[in-house]
Amino acid sequence: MMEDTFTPLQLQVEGASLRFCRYGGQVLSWQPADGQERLFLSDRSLYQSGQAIRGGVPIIFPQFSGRGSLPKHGFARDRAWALLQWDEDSGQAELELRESLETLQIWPFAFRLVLKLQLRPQQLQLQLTVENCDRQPWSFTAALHSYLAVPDLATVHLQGLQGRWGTEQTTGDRWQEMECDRHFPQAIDALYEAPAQPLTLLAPPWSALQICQTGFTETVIWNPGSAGVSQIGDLASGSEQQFLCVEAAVVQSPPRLEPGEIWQGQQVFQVG
Ligand SMILES: O=P(O)(O)OC[C@H]1O[C@H](O)[C@H](O)[C@@H](O)[C@@H]1O
Repeated sequence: MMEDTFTPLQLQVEGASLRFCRYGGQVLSWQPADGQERLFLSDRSLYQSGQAIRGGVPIIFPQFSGRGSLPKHGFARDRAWALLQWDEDSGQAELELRESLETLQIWPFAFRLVLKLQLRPQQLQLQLTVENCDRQPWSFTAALHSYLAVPDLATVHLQGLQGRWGTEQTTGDRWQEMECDRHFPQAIDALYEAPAQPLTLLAPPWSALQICQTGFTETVIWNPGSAGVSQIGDLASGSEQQFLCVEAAVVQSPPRLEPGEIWQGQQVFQVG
């Protein structure tokens, strides 16, 4: 069979499994060894060129959200990436995206992105490397826009944000997080300074999920709420109860890379 860029490819390690595809360099599914799916993937995703896949882990580059003149969230999430390495049984894969005639038309810089996936029985590591392959410096913003599946958002708590400064992206309001146990009774689109310690997602009856990040300086917490979902064509009504996006992001101080320089950021999920 001809491999299409949407064809899911798999990694398997001691009962854990992961599916990803070359389109968007996107992880679509992650089940640690307990077999519980930990990523949300919308059943309304279109799987069409030029459209982002809704769910899993979209890669946001070179522009986060509408913070610039590019299409929302840049272009990495709706391009075909190349497969550099795929070793199904060692749990490792590497995908690459480079500039193309199309990207140069809207963002005139040569670049190389490498996404490295490492699956372990209880853990998933995602590492993004950004390299400036141009003869001039450039800056970027980026994120690993992880859609974490939850059994019911109403019972979810997120721990580890206490003391961090947050900015509500829709209003620009800033506050210092006082709660050690954050609940999500309504829509949220908040950019937090990255916590020094891991975040813990408690979503009973599933076991706790620890979330760490390095390199990325912010964590974005996003859920559109029921009114927001009704505006998003590729999310079914009610699906806002089934996920919480916890995104490792670099937004407020865009890294500037000189020719040949690289930047790296990582997000790690650990069960139990
Ligand atoms: O609908 P999308 O283009 O995928 O964006 C989904 C969301 O991504 C991020 O979390 C942003 O902070 C939100 O403002 C945005 O709505």
